[in-house]
This record gives sequence, C-alpha cells and structure tokens, in this order.
Amino acid sequence: MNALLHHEASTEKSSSVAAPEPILQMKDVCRGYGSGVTRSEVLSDINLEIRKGEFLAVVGFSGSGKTTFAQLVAGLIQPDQGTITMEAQAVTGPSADRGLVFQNYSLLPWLTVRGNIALSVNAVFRDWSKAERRDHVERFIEMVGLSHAAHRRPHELSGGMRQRTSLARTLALKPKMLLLDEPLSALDALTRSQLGDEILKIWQEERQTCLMITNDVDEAIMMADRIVPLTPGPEASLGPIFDVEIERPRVLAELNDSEEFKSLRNAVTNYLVTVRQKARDRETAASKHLSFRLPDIQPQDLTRKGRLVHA
Ligand SMILES: Nc1ncnc2c1ncn2[C@@H]1O[C@H](COP(=O)(O)OP(=O)(O)OP(=O)(O)O)[C@@H](O)[C@H]1O
Repeated sequence: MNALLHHEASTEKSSSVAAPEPILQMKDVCRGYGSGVTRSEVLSDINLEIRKGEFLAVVGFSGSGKTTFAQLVAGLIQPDQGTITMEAQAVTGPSADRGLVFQNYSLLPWLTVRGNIALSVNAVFRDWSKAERRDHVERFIEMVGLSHAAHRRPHELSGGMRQRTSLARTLALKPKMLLLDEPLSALDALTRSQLGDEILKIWQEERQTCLMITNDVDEAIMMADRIVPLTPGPEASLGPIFDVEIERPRVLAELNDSEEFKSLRNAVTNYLVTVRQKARDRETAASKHLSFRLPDIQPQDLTRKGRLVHA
C-alpha cells in the first residue's frame, strides 16, 4: 500500500519520535441500534487515539456510521461495548469540552445570530461579567465574518451564514475538542471551500484538537493531519491511518497539480472502494446460501365462468 500509509488505527505503536499525547481514546468500541431481529450492528471494534492539537478526519461512505461515530465521541450516545475516555476521564455524556457542529445548523429560529451565540455563552460562562460575555460573543461573531449580520434571525441567513453562526456558537464555548460532523456538506462548492479555509484558520489560531467527519476525501486531505477511513457498514470499523504530510497552508487550486495530493487521494479512495467491493462480494456470497421454500399451493384459474374479477 502507499508509502503515506502510516499505521493501523488500532495499533498506535511508537516510532522513534514520540507521538503527541492523546486527548481522546476509543478502545474496542461497538455500537448498534434496535434489538432482536431488528438489531443492526453499526460500528464494531473501533480503536483510535486522537492526539492533542491535531486535525483528524474520519472519511466514510454514506450510511457507514459516521454520525453514530460523532455522537459517541460527543457523548450523546454510549457504546454498547468498549470505552471512550477524554484526558483519562470516561465520556459518559455531552460536555462543553467537546463542541459539536452538525451538518444542519440547529439554531434557535427566534433568536438572532448574536442571540444564538450569547445564549450558549451565558449558560456556560456564568461567572463572567456581562461585559466580558458580551465582548466574547462579539469576538466570535467577528471571527466567522458575521458582524454585518449579527442582528439577523436564521431565516434571514444563507446556508453558509447559518453554518458560520453554528460554528461561532460552538467555538465561543472554547471546547478542548471541536467535533465537526459533515459541517460543510449542505453548502455549495464555493461556500464550502471558503468556510473550510476559515475553519482551518481558526483551528491554527486556537490550536484546538479537531475531529472532522466527512464523506469527501479531497476535503479531508485539504484540512487534516491524519485521515482514518471508516469501512462500510454494517459493523463498520476503522481502516489504516493515512498521514497527510502536505505543507500548510494548503490551497485547493494548487493541490490539484500536486503529485503528493493525487497519490494520497488515490490511496484513500482505492482503500475505501476496495473494502466496499469486498463487503458487497461477501453479501452476494452470503445471499447465495439463502434458500427460500415456496408455499405448496395450487394455482387457480380466476377466469373461469363466474369467477372473473373485473377491475
Ligand atoms: N437512532 C437510530 N436507530 C436505528 N438505526 C439508526 C439510528 N441512527 C442511525 N441508524 C442506522 O445506522 C446506520 C449508520 O447511520 P449513520 O447516520 O451513523 O451513518 P452516516 O455514515 O452518518 O450516514 P450519512 O452519511 O448518510 O449521514 C444506518 O444504517 C442508519 O439507518
């Protein structure tokens, strides 16, 4: 496999240079939904260490379990098996330490941009003075470039502006770790790339740990230090980690001509396509062993006189 492929996600064995200490660890995590015959195992044997200060991207196909993964890390749902720890503390519920930005903004429609951000800031930083909180809110509105629209309500904003508001609201809580669950997927290509650049800029300034979930390999390479593919479900697991050693700042227009970028994109995409094909082959092979027993019934001639059914 490709030289950029560093190591298995499940085996964070040390190399000669010590890796930065992990902020979050997932050990043997499994998670499914339902019970009995309707039970489906979504994630299986997830092992991962997220390093302090890094930008890690999890890439997977639609339906593989990416949102389930993000919700587990956020503490919104619990593993059926295995453990998740952040700075040696078990993750047992949501925390202001892990700020989640969803793909569908989740803003309160009756509050303005400023009001949506202030609501969270006031709830979390209760011991701050009013003036401190107000300045803090304004700083984050400015950081995401929304000062001109701070008085507008969500229905008066474009999709990109709503996502910026949602990002500012989460960033303003100063989480140790930022969880981005397909934050750009609902946006058009131009807004997507602009907001992607802004997220990177903020990440570089604030040096928070960032975990982004995406189905877009190019976006992952553009933004991340490391990429982990999520294999197709059911029982999705993590594949090998790919290191992204392309220098920052990365400019998408320039990356398209970069051999390093193309080779990494091929390596990640080929890995995902190959595991998906293997999963499909397994399904096809399994379905061949299924035998259906037809009911023992005699066909009846419904056209016989007196029995013809007219529509
Ligand atoms: N609350 C739930 N109850 C039952 N099944 C669920 C639930 N949430 C997700 N699933 C199932 O788990 C699987 C993975 O869903 P999930 O949303 O985690 O995937 P995803 O990779 O984020 O998908 P997409 O990219 O399409 O948003 C799907 O088959 C989905 O139907």
